[in-house]
Amino acid sequence: MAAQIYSGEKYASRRREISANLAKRPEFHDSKPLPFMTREEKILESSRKLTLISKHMNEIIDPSDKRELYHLNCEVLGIEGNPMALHGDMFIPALTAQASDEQQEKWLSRALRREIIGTYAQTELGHGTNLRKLETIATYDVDTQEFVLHTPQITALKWWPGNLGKSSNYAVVVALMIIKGKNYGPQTFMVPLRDEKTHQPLKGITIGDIGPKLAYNIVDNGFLGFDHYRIPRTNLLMRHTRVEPDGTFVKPPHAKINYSAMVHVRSYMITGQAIMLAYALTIATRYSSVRRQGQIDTTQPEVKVLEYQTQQHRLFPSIARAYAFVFAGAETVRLYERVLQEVETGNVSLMADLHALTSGLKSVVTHQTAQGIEQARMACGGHGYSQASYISEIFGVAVGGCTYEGENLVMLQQLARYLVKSAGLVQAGQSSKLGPLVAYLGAKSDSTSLIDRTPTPGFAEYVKTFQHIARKQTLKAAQKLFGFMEKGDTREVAWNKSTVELNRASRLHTRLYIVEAFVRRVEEVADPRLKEVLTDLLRLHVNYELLDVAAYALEDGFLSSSQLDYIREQLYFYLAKIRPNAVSLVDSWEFSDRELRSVLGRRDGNVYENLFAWAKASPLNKTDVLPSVDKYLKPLMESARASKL
Ligand SMILES: CCCCCCCCCCCCCCC/C=C/C(=O)SCCNC(=O)CCNC(=O)[C@H](O)C(C)(C)COP(=O)(O)OP(=O)(O)OC[C@H]1O[C@@H](n2cnc3c(N)ncnc32)[C@H](O)[C@@H]1OP(=O)(O)O
Ligand SMILES: Cc1cc2nc3c(=O)[nH]c(=O)nc-3n(C[C@H](O)[C@H](O)[C@H](O)COP(=O)(O)OP(=O)(O)OC[C@H]3O[C@@H](n4cnc5c(N)ncnc54)[C@H](O)[C@@H]3O)c2cc1C
Repeated sequence: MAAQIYSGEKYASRRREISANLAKRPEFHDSKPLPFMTREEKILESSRKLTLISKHMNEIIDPSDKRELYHLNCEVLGIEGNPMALHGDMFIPALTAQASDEQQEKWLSRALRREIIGTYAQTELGHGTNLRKLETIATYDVDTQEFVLHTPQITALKWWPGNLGKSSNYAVVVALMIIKGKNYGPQTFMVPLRDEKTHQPLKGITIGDIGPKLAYNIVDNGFLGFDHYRIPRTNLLMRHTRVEPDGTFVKPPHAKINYSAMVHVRSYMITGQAIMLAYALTIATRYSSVRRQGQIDTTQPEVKVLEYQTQQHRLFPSIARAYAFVFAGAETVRLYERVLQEVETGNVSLMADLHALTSGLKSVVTHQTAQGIEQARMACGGHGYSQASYISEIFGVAVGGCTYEGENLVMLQQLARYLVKSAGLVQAGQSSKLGPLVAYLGAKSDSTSLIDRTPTPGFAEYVKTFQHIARKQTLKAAQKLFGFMEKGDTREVAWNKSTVELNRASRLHTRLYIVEAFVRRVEEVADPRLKEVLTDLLRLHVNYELLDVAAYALEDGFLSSSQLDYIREQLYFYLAKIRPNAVSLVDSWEFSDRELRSVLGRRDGNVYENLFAWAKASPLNKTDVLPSVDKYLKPLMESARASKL
């Protein structure tokens, strides 16, 4: 099953080898539990391990393999980030996609060797979503052939970029490019921030950390201001865009080609989110198979809480989602790598499809992942609330994904733009022009669903029902938009009046895509035993997801209430059928205890012994009487007692 999750036996067994290798190297392990460390201690500890990784990487992984590097980072550094997180996640991808060969020779090779540390500085105090209104400016000075970076007011300060505050000495900075008074929109520049020897900020640079956050606190998200800071013309990233010495601007083959680092993260983060969801579910499912509380049959002993239907309903649909997301994530990574190659040859035709797909997936997957992790926390009762479970940290890190790389409700609208265009083609009788991702919009719907009406063993009837719902909502929302426009609203005003409905269409389209990705993967499985278990999980998934959106199919009679009853019964049937495999389904992700960092979710299942040992190790228990008691509480009690006398 691990080979299914990790897209092949080769990587699944490499993961095992890497974990086994690390198990024998205590210097790579956390020196104490992360929840007991201050932020400063965590950063120090992470830097120590990062240095070890850099030194010994070649002995443990093939450094050219992104997945092996990712696994090494998960095991050793963990999810709370590290001082070079953005270096790998965005700085290198930005240089790879946007720097010219000559620039790559100069900077990418140094970045890959870790001679320099970089980040991606785009968001500002006043603007994150609306990139066209960023306020940092890069004005071209023809005489000196330099760009002058400047922060004209406080809202123009770069704010949020990861590892900008303290760790990075370079950044790919996004700024509005002004040449001879003309604004050429957001462009990307390679900018030195700190002296390479002393690490002191360079003259004209104001820089620092933005302070503690909900989670992800090993990362020094930072602020950055420029005071008429000069960089050479050749620091504009020039793979696709160019500015000649005389200030002539050479347009790229696609207007949004500079957004590639964001598309990179959106493509990869689907897998990252699936893994964090699977972390939380591994912890909660294992714990639920140890925790005994209450009886189902009063003549029998107390049961494991995993026997309760409510507990299964709380956890198993999310287990199915984690599988669905990892399968969909593998597809987005493949598409991203393909688009990257095609763009190299000048073919930008798939950029819009990739942008639409990843915008929708990013939004739906992060939202459902956060929901699933929070349910996993509650499924652990009181112990879920303890940082010993580590689920609160996993939640805090994962939920950041709802905001970064484009706020979810904004990114759903990006997909909606694509859907509306497609609906326009359908309306104009040009369905043959629809791309493969939206071809279903042009198909004719049956009048009713055949779920429970025809003995089809596969998933075709479910897929058709999801297609019907997504098609209906897309065409309806587009019609609403067109209707407002026909009545005289500008497109922008009409758009704003229709966005709740448009975003609903985007979600339904994306949920259909996720179901289809799951079906595609299960159909490929050859081993009959694995196929059976995955088919059960997929059955659970389609029934749960369909119930969740059933209102759309009930309102036009596509599904009847008796069909809904059938779907519910199927759901309950598959909850019970999956129960014996539940622990194996989470164990199949093969997370080591080091990687999970959860006292509650350890493989040995010795929950109570482990919790007690953890509590005893708490720094507060080093002494029996705390200084705060000596200083305040004892005098308080003493004076209360004295006043009573
Ligand atoms: C290896 C194995 C496992 C790996 C696991 C990996 C784990 C993952 C790592 C996790 C990393 C965690 C670190 C995260 C750090 C976070 C970083 C950041 O947050 S960086 C900052 C991100 N910021 C944003 O995302 C800002 C969001 N805003 C935008 O993207 C844009 O402003 C906008 C797209 C919302 C709007 O842009 P605008 O220029 O105004 O365009 P329009 O809306 O007018 O659209 C015009 C037109 O362009 C199309 N478009 C837009 N973007 C793109 C694109 N990227 N590609 C292609 N086309 C694009 C848009 O659809 C419109 O098309 P049209 O045909 O006109 O409809
Ligand atoms: C953990 C974390 C890491 C980050 N790392 C980086 C980094 O490395 N580099 C970097 O540059 N940035 C980074 N960011 C910033 C991040 O990319 C932005 O915060 C994000 O893109 C959202 O933008 P915003 O903050 O401007 O939100 P806003 O746009 O101000 O959103 C506020 C609200 O307004 C709504 N809204 C905004 N515009 C519209 C619209 N057009 N239509 C409808 N509703 C709208 C949103 O839906 C939301 O509800 C990070 C953020 C976080 C949380």
